[in-house]
Amino acid sequence: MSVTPMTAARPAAATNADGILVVKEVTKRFPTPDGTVLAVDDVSLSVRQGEFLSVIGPSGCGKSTLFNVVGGLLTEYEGNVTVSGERIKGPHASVGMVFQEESTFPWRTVIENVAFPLEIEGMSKTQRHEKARHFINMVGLGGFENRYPNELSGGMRQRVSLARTLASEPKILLMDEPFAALDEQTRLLLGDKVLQIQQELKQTTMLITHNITEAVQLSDRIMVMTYRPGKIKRVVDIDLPRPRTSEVVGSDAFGHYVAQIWADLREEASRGMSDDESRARATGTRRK
Ligand SMILES: Nc1ncnc2c1ncn2[C@@H]1O[C@H](COP(=O)(O)OP(=O)(O)OP(=O)(O)O)[C@@H](O)[C@H]1O
Repeated sequence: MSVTPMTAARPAAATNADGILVVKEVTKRFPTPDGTVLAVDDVSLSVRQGEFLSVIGPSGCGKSTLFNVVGGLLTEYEGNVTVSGERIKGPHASVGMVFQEESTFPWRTVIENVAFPLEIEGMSKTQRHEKARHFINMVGLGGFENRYPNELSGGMRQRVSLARTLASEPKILLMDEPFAALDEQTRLLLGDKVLQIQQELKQTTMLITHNITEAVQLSDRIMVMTYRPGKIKRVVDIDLPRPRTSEVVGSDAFGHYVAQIWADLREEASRGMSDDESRARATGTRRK
């Protein structure tokens, strides 16, 4: 397949004047018995309307902390997060979240799961089921409306969660490693589904991941974070043509992006690993 040439990675900045989601100078510290942990350090980024931005970084770099701040689950932080100019001070209808962990309601059928946010809004049963069916079809689960989550595979259950979040029509779709528990093939194929949905809805999305393939497959831009404290190390524009499918994974340009991002991540992940080893040694010494 033909691909446009790669653009150079830009150094640590991910802001645009025209962002719908704007994260400005966000710092998050956690007090612990061993002192304060600086989890996220002065991170600024903005996501344009319809853009797919991924945040990638090694374990412990503060990705989930950033996810929780943007989603309004952590409210004590320095800096500012706004969606369409409105400050995020807690869980907010404009930000729809999809989590790594299973989050379907086991006692509700697929359609009742997906229609749940619409039920909370007070929509009539006929209307909410009609709308839920639309999103169920969009994630490729047409025909499974009356099944219960325990009758579905893990990948299907994650699609139910995605449909439920999309049904509430959030301005920002925020996903934290939604396919981390799935095998690589299912993950790539679900990536295709996400690409199709992105094409159809032009949904503004921020994905938190540590999977390079997934990030390159799906994103318009990737923000690479440093190992503790989590700062922006680099921002890479992914100039692969859209509409995309998982076939893009076999292209030369894809391989170049993966290599480029791995070079950055490797450095950070190695720092993380040495840090873990020295902490384990220190703990071992104290125990002797
Ligand atoms: N509630 C908390 N109290 C104290 N420290 C915390 C808390 N939450 C996170 N941290 C610390 O902040 C740092 C960043 O954690 P975070 O979970 O955001 O990283 P992550 O990049 O999502 O890691 P992973 O990929 O392993 O989930 C880590 O050092 C973690 O131990």
